[in-house]
Amino acid sequence: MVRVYLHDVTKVFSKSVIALDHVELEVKSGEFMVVMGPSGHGKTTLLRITAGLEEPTDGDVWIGDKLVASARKGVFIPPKDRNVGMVFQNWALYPHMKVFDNIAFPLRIKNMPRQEIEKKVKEVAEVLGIAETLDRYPRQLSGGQQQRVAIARALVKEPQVLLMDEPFSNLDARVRVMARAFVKDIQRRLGITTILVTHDPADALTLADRIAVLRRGVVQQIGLPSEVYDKPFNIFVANFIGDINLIEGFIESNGPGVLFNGGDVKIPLSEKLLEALDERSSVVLGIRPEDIVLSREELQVGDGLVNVGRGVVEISEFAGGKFNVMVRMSGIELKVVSSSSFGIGDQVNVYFNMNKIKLFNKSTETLIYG
Ligand SMILES: Nc1ncnc2c1ncn2[C@@H]1O[C@H](COP(=O)(O)OP(=O)(O)OP(=O)(O)O)[C@@H](O)[C@H]1O
Repeated sequence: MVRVYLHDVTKVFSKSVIALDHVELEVKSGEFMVVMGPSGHGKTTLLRITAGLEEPTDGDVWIGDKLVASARKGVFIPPKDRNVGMVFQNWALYPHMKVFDNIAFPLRIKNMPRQEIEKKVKEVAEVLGIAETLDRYPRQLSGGQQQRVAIARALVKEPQVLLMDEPFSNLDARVRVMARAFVKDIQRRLGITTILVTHDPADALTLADRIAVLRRGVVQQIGLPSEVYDKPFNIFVANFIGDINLIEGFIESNGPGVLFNGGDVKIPLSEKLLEALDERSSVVLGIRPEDIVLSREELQVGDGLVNVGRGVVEISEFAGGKFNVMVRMSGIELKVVSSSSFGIGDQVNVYFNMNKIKLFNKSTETLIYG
């Protein structure tokens, strides 16, 4: 297997559209990299540049030890010579061709002998569990099966790199979960270097060895899923990778803590943390819904739990095994994921898990603690 390396890659479509801005991304050999970001922030462009469907305006693209694109050096290796398989967002199956012919298509282009094509198509169909569908047309398959055909077509020429553009977006929620598990399993078994792009944090958190987050063509952070979730580089990443409550406040060192809402709510901070912060500096505190505990009674605190005040339950929805609760505390609305249910109007104690809070600098929005 090979590594993929995008070095200082920029793609300018027009003066106002810089799709990729000095992107530095190394995908290690055999690694599953998930690139995530909102719609229109450069994900597809990154894949197309890697595949050779688009030329970078600047920077270099390496696949293994081969330089496949470099604007400055005038290098551009076309897609067919890059040994890359691509699964498109809409799967792009040929409706008038049977599954066998859809999968065989890339091999026919290569003029591979008929018998060899048959052997390879059957092999890959077996691996992907669609051997019994080879004689059908795409419209006669379920969404999950169609997706497997698209993956089979990308894998049949035994590429060194697999690129997937939002491969689950056409699947309903239940099939999606299975399709994710399937893709992860295939990627592990084949050990193929993979880049998958998505706007769905669940794809990223469940599939990725590492995640890269793009914002307006700029890489914000590259890290393990747990790093990106627990130590997001900035507010954008924190918000994009999962639900988070963000509360503006300022630091108070006299009886140290973070004051919110003009001082109505005070969250005590350790001395050690305060040393790193400027007195009265403005911060944004981030806490994920699962890191807040609500209780009608007083709890024995410990394990980093701190009582930050009392609140009133405004919404409590059953969400299968847990409850999504909205609580109002001195004018601050907090989203909470709770294991117990509450009634609307219930008065509750609100506890924050201080081991999980994040503090961001209000003006730069970057993480200062967490
Ligand atoms: N061929 C093109 N010509 C001009 N602008 C383009 C072209 N392709 C993409 N863009 C623009 O480049 C930016 C990045 O687009 P890109 O398709 O890479 O985003 P994306 O993150 O994949 O979005 P989505 O999730 O909606 O597919 C967008 O502003 C888009 O409109």
